[in-house]
Formats: sequence, structure tokens, C-alpha cells
Amino acid sequence: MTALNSLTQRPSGLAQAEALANLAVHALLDEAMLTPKPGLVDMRGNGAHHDLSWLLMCRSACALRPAFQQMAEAGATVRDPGLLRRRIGAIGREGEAAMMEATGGVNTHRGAIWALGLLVTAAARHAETTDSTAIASTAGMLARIDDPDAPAQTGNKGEQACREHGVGGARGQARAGFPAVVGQALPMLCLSRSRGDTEPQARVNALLAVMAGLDDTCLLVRGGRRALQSTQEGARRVLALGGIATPNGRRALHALEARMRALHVSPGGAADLLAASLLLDRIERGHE
Ligand SMILES: CC(C)(COP(=O)(O)OP(=O)(O)OC[C@H]1O[C@@H](n2cnc3c(N)ncnc32)[C@H](O)[C@@H]1O)[C@@H](O)C(=O)NCCC(=O)NCCS
Ligand SMILES: Nc1ncnc2c1ncn2[C@@H]1O[C@H](COP(=O)(O)OP(=O)(O)OP(=O)(O)O)[C@@H](O)[C@H]1O
Repeated sequence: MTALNSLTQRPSGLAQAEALANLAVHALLDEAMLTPKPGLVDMRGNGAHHDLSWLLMCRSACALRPAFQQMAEAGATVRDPGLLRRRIGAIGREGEAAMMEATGGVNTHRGAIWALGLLVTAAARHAETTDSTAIASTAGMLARIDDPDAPAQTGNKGEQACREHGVGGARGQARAGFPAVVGQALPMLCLSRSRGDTEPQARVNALLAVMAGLDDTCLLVRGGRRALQSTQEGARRVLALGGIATPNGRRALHALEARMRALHVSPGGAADLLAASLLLDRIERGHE
């Protein structure tokens, strides 16, 4: 019996919500810790980010625990989908405020609150299943419901990039049921583990699998179409060479890192989706 299952069989939805919030924070810490990640904050340094640091990412992750727990509680108790969407929208905005307070006003995890928030809510709503595709699909259903209390336009850079470049961004990815997670990252994690790559190598390969196809607005905002295309091509190349466990794959990763450094770009959306994938992987494998 998995850790989550054993908790879900207890009468208390509170214990289950607590467990899910712990898993979400753990997934964010796993993502922050994973090294090497091209352009992103990792254990070596701040990547392309001047205002982020590893410590800040960890502090932010821990500050999000209450928001994830409240979302999971709502997922377990509010049955009406419209009411649930409204409720987690409010919690998500409070979570963003808690993040800003913890980081002194730096956006460390906006995209992650969105993606992991929807997923913990969905996992709590369907406590009987630990299947990633089922959880992601319920999260997608919630993301497709409009939140009546959401500001019509946030003015955020991601939103502008979606308009300017005609892409779906973080919202589109969630509304489609997280195809980059279910169709790219999780299968790559599985393939990479099965061929004997180490766990960190499997996770970096999963990140690259997301980067290879995602319309990442973090890349579009900073570097436009050219940066997005060049990053996607670079990620595909590493994977085509067998991923980062192979010498050729590692060389291609270094070339990708150098290119991203020169362009001052970072795949923040892909990082969020890697964290989302690690959360679903933990739920499925029953790890706390
Ligand atoms: C949808 C969100 C991310 C806002 O998006 P917005 O268009 O304003 O863009 P913004 O630049 O602020 O954030 C985008 C973030 O998503 C990530 N991202 C970028 N591209 C992608 C992508 N293709 N797929 C997934 N994530 C992506 C990036 O890390 C980026 O930081 C979210 O903050 C939101 O709507 N929050 C309101 C609270 C809410 O409704 N919560 C609901 C449950 S959690
Ligand atoms: N390890 C990581 N390193 C950097 N960014 C990450 C990491 N993991 C996730 N991200 C995501 O990347 C986003 C940060 O991207 P970006 O710096 O472009 O956003 P911004 O704060 O809106 O822009 P700017 O820093 O240019 O003002 C965060 O919202 C976060 O969700």
C-alpha cells in the first residue's frame, strides 16, 4: 500500500491534504536541487536569473506549503467544480502573495503554484486513484473553468507573450491536461530509469523532453521566437544523442547551456512542469 493511499484511507481529509502539500513542496525542492539545469537556478548558480538564488527558491517552496494544503483540502471537500475553481483561484492568489512576501517581491514560483496547485487539488478530489493521467486530466478540467474572481488581465509578461506570439503558455498547458507532463516528462523519466541512467540524469532528461516541445513564455519574453526555437532544437539534440548519461549528450548539453547563457534566457515554464512531473511521479510511486 502506498503512503498516499494509506493516508487517504484514514477518515481525516486533513491528513491527506497535509501529505499532498508535503509532496508538492518536496517536488519543488527536488526541482531546485537538480543539477545541471540549463539557464535555470541550480546547485551551481543562478543561471540566467539575476534576482533568483537557490536559497530563495527553497524558501519560496517552503512558504507555499499552506497554500497547497488549503487547495488539497478544497479539492477533497468542495464537490461543485465551479465553486472549487473559484476557491482555489483565491488560494492561488494568496499563495502568490505569500511567495512574494517570502522572497522580498521576486517571482520564484508563479507558474509552479498554478501547475502544482491544480494537480494537488485534482489528486485530493480523486483520492481513490494515483494515476498521473487521471489526475492531470481532472486538473485540466478545473483549469478550463473560468474563475469569476480572476482579474481580466494580469499584465504579466507571460500573458503578453501569449497574445503576441499566439501561444497557450501556462494556461494552455494546464487546460490541455498537462500534455508536456503526461506525454513527455513522465515517459522520459521512465525510459531513462529503465535503461539504467541515474535518478538525476533521468530527471534532467525529463526536463529536456519538456523543453523540446513547450511554448515556454519565459523563453519567449526574454529571447523571442529565436530563443525558443534554439532551445527546443538544443534539447532535442541532447536527447537524440542518448541524453545526458552519454558523453555526446553531455557535450550537446554544454553547447545548449552556452547558447542559453549568451541569449540570457531560461526555461522557467519547463522547470515548473518538471516539478509537476516529479509530484505526479511521487504520488504514483507512493513516496512522501
Ligand atoms: C496562469 C498563471 C500562471 C498566470 O499566468 P500569466 O499569463 O499571468 O503569466 P506569468 O508570466 O505570470 O506566469 C507564467 C509562468 O508560468 C510558467 N510557464 C511559462 N510558459 C509555460 C508553459 N508553456 N507551460 C507551463 N508553464 C509555463 C513560467 O514559469 C511563468 O513564470 C497563474 O499565475 C494564475 O492565473 N494565477 C491565478 C491564481 C489561480 O487561478 N490559481 C488557480 C489554482 S492554482
Ligand atoms: N529552478 C528554477 N530556476 C529559475 N526559474 C524557475 C525555476 N523553477 C521554476 N522557475 C520558474 O520560472 C519563473 C521565473 O521566470 P522569469 O524570471 O522569466 O519571471 P519574471 O520574474 O516574471 O521575469 P524577470 O525575472 O525577467 O523579471 C518562475 O515563475 C518559476 O515558476
